[in-house]
Amino acid sequence: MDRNEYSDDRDVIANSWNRCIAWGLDQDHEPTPLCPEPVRLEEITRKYEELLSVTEAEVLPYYRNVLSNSRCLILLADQHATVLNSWGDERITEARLKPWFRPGANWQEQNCGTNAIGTAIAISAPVQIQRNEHFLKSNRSIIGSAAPIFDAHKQIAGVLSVFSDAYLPQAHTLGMVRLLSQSVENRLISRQFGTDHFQITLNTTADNFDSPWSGILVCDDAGYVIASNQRADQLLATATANSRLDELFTTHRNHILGHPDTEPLQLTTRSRVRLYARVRRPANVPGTKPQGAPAPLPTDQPASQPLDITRLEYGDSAVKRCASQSLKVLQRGVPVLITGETGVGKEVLVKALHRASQRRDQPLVAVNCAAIPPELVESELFGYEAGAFTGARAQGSVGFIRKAHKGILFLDEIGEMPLSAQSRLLRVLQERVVTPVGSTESVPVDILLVTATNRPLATRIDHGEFRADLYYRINGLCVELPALRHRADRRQLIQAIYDRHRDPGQSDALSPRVLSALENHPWPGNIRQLVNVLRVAIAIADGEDIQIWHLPEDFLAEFEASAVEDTPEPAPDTVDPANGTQSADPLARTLQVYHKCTGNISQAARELAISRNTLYKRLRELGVR
Ligand SMILES: Nc1ncnc2c1ncn2[C@@H]1O[C@H](COP(=O)(O)OP(=O)(O)OP(=O)(O)O)[C@@H](O)[C@H]1O
Repeated sequence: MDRNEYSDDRDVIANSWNRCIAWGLDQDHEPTPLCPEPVRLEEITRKYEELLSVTEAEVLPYYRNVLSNSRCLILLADQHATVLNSWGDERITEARLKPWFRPGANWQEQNCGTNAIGTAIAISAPVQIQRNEHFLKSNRSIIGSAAPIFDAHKQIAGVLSVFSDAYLPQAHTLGMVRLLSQSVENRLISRQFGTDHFQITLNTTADNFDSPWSGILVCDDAGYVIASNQRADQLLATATANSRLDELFTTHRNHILGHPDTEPLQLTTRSRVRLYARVRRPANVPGTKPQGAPAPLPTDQPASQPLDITRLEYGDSAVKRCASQSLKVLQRGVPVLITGETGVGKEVLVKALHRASQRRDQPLVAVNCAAIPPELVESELFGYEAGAFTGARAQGSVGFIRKAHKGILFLDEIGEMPLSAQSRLLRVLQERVVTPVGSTESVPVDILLVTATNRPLATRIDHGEFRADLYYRINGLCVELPALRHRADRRQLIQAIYDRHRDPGQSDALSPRVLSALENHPWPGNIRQLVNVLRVAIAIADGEDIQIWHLPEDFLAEFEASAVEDTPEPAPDTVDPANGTQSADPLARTLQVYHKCTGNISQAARELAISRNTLYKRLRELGVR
């Protein structure tokens, strides 16, 4: 069996049972979990420190966001099936089985028969084992899904598994555990090789590189693949290890390794499959080529990279103009002030500007002025001398402005900066020196400044809360990012964000009805709210394609509020066109109108002059939905 594909082939179970019989296991056998001595456990934990920390970083956010309402236990085991750690809800197991879900327990097939962890290791592939498929009777109350985590050399580094009660859809659980183990695998590879080697991320589209299902090739500077993930082998339909890039793609290796990391590169494999690649240079030698790296391609590129707006906009001319003008003036040292409602993507724009600027290899220091207590703003921004004030750290602090030296300083919510700090900032901008709190000495700084605000600064100036002279200093160029509801490309943006977050099994396009509801929403929280709504809907849909009723209630309510405001009251003498009468019973009338509108919720709600929420409730009562 191809180890990259999980199999629901029941041969997997039959073969495992045959192995158990060959080992002389008895179905009535009740093994002990074989907990190692505490010392040994400590050793194991130390040995697998990286695997443990990477897994925790990948698993815990997922657990909190998606699984916290489901009863399930996530286990990480080493390549010998010994549990290293577990997260989740122990209540899913019977008391007698609890020790099996704790660090130190061993799930090898030889010890406890057919089971998710042991069998996934035995067959080197993801597997799900249902209750009665367990060889030992004592395990037949368990349902487990497990997927091996492979290291960069395709050896098993560990196994992730999810044990759940019967209420979690099991196909979903297996998909989820595959996704998590793939994410851990990718992160391990990046950690191990990312600093010293080229990393090429491959996918079938140019906007999905961060997906765990991207292929990863780690290359040396001569273009040899020294490590890769399983997905890379799948996408390229070959074992990639030790191949040279020229053997894998029709493009010369120097062109691939010399490609700017801000732009996707289209590649064709030797088997004529078209893929997109993102090429990351070794992090250890920022912006320069490592020793022996391929000769740079002849290029007339300026020192700055082309602005990567592939993720900023999908055809909105206002956003495009904002981004390109900001980059031009920033490169010449002119401060940029970005305005726009909350959540429109001001910080995202700043990150793109930094990546595109000549200072991309220097720090981007982002400070949210509203998030720092007013009394600490000065010391946090300008730094302080050792012992400058009670509670200060003994060694002093350089402060955010000096941390941004040679790079870009982004002051978000600048309007919230206290007046005293405003005067100090003005001096930094005029004299290009910083004087730390408690010091008399000034330190020269070289920063490009970008500021942002979601509230008009003019009002604050009128109220004496913001210095007019500072306003003119920071406002070299003022650009406004449009609200989501005014963006011409919102349909494409919604689709792109959905695509980035969707479950692997979900259709890659939203249905026209859902898309239209999202497109017509007023979005007071802009893109931030859109991302949240989509993530909630994806979680609620639980692997199915998103339908209107998967959208969160508050979204529907907000949508309603705006829809009903715009809707004229229906004429009181409205009659049912089907039979010329209007039913007095609200439920019956709901049904009449719903059928008349051939199930179009928006139209029916408008006609009934009720909110879509109320319409859904009535339809549920009627058993229609
Ligand atoms: N073009 C985009 N594509 C995908 N996601 C985006 C885009 N722009 C913004 N986002 C997402 O929207 C959220 C808000 O973005 P961001 O923090 O940049 O907004 P902001 O305008 O700085 O907000 P605030 O004014 O509240 O600080 C983030 O989660 C970000 O990832």
